[in-house]
Amino acid sequence: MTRKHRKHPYRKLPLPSNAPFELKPSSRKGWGAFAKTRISKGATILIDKPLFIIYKPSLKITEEDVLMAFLRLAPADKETFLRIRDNGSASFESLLATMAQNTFQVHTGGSNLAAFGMFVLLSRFNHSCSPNSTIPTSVSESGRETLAILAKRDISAGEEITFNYLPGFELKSQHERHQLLQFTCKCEACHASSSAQRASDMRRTLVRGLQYLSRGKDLDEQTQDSTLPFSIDPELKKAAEELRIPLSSRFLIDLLSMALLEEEGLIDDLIVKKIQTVSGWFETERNDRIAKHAMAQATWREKFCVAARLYGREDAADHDVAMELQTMRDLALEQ
Ligand SMILES: C[S@@+](CC[C@H](N)C(=O)[O-])C[C@H]1O[C@@H](n2cnc3c(N)ncnc32)[C@H](O)[C@@H]1O
Repeated sequence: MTRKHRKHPYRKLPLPSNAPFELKPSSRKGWGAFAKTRISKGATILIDKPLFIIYKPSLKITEEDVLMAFLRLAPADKETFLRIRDNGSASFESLLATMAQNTFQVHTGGSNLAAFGMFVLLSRFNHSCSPNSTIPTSVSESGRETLAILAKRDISAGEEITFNYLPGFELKSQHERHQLLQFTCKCEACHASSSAQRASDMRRTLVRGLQYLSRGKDLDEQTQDSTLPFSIDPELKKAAEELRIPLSSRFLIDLLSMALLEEEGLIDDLIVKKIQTVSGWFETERNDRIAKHAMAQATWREKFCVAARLYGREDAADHDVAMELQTMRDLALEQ
């Protein structure tokens, strides 16, 4: 560690006493947060409160709004704010730029008011397209303005801790992701050789297509017109959009997605729970047995290979499952 790094203002940022991470320079990404010890999957990494909140849509926040919020801070919080650097290097050129780079949307007291909090510690974590931590979410016990991140998988001591800055964009290609991020991502997933990168883009595009079949809509929650990023038979596309894909196909589609997502390091508990639920829907006894046997396998690829025996098989629950999914979709649309 150089003298410059030892004296860096981030060294004085107040970390929680039990923080399982430290702040350090991160190769080609300014500074970042690194695990000090092994962090188990599901463990809380950080619960962070905002220094201040500005109750406005982000595009309407002005330099003066940030100045007023800054002036109202206690002296120690003012010092903390002034320690933040633009990607670990120089001071930000304006208060507004500091706000823009260190803010997260928060939900306040059941109101629909747009509100943005200035989170000094959460904003020290870098982005990854294969993150090992969850995106920051409200912690209800300690107030909805408080955000927390948890380990998505076991994290080794020394490993950089990252989350996804733009939720829901993992299934886009590297080019699309970089355009949305507005910086050239240097995460491990994007740093791979060009052939590995092409394979990764292909897997992510394939999962996006498979998810379209399973959910009947794309990442933006819309049905696609003819400009699909993957080729789908029009009849099949219509069946997907009407949620009429038979249960055995639905199960195989989800398992294949999981096998591909596993390769990309993108499995999370939510999708695991979803497929566990789907596996319990079979009513035809033989199908149910195959689904259970598939789910008992160790890897998602093995689960898919066993479940392949369900290919083309009808199930007694097909009609009811389609009805139930359509009702759930209609209820969600009404809200
Ligand atoms: C909120 S800051 C993250 C912490 C920052 N690295 C620091 O030193 O304070 C966001 C900025 O970090 C950099 N950054 C974050 N993730 C990155 C990544 N995966 N690749 C390259 N730069 C990244 C970008 O410059 C981005 O605008």
